[in-house]
Amino acid sequence: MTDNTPMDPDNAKTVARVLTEALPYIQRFSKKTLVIKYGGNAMVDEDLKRGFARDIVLLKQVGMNPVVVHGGGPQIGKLLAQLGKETRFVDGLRVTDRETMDVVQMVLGGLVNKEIVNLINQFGGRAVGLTGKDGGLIRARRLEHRRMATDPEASEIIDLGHVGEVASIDPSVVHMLDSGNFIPVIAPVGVGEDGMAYNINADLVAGKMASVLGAEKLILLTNTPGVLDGQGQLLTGLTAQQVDDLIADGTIHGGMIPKIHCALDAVKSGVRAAHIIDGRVSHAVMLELLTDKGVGTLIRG
Ligand SMILES: Nc1ncnc2c1ncn2[C@@H]1O[C@H](COP(=O)(O)OP(=O)(O)O)[C@@H](O)[C@H]1O
Ligand SMILES: CC(=O)N[C@@H](CCC(=O)OP(=O)(O)O)C(=O)O
Repeated sequence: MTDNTPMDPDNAKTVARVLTEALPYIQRFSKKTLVIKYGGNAMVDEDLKRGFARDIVLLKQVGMNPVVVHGGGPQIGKLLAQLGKETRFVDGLRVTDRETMDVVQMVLGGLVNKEIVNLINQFGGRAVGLTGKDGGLIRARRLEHRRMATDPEASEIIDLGHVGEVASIDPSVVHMLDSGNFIPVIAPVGVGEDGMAYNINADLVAGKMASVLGAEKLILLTNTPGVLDGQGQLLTGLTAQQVDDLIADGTIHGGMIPKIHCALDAVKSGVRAAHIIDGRVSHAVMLELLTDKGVGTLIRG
């Protein structure tokens, strides 16, 4: 409904400035592919989720090609706990036995994927949910995870069960959806040569997806203001060497390790920029893309 009460002149100036500020960004990113990873930790409340969905619809409406890859780690953890099943992480990756894999598929491919699809559609977008099985989108292989010890000779390969890495991506189904003006929403489940389902960290899927699609940007929404240093201060820009040092001294750990690796791999393979931003900030995607206020940590090629 239109509000006909006159706007305070200062407020009107701010609104006009913000709207015009968006123009060069809309022009720059028009027709460009933007891979946006929506982490489970950033899906904290209903308002935030609605704000996210609305931002995605807006980007599509002004001519960009958003591709959403989502996580759902905490949501998987919640159902596993309800089922009385323990879960364990190694370097940010969930150890996934057969039963856990079933739960991963139910939560990622079902609950979380359809919730995002539904929200986007409620705001007038046309989202279609996919797992890596649909249209042969994500081919996975079993991940051989090497846990590094201080002494490199002592590093060991750890069996994480049904945890996969991306072997290849066939983006045909994503291109088809884009051309029909649909918004792809992708759950990070891949299928192996053996026909088995693999649980892939969503950051890794988002990074590879951005590379294969030749995306302009990769945006990773999480639950911190970005990458923080040892004192908790935001690091606004990072190079590959700095990342190595921060991992070696333990400043970057846990779930931030796959995130930062996928951001680095994406920029090395041609994605113009990767951003790690705070998904708990309302409309974080829109603020990052359409205003002069870059937020979070930028990793550039
Ligand atoms: N240097 C760091 N800066 C910021 N966060 C870090 C850092 N090292 C580890 N983390 C952890 O990484 C988490 C984000 O990864 P993760 O929990 O996997 O989130 P998501 O569900 O968004 O993928 C943060 O909540 C934080 O606990
Ligand atoms: C292998 C592995 O750890 N897979 C993740 C997949 C979901 C995910 O990545 O979710 P977030 O982005 O919310 O962390 C998991 O089981 O939690």
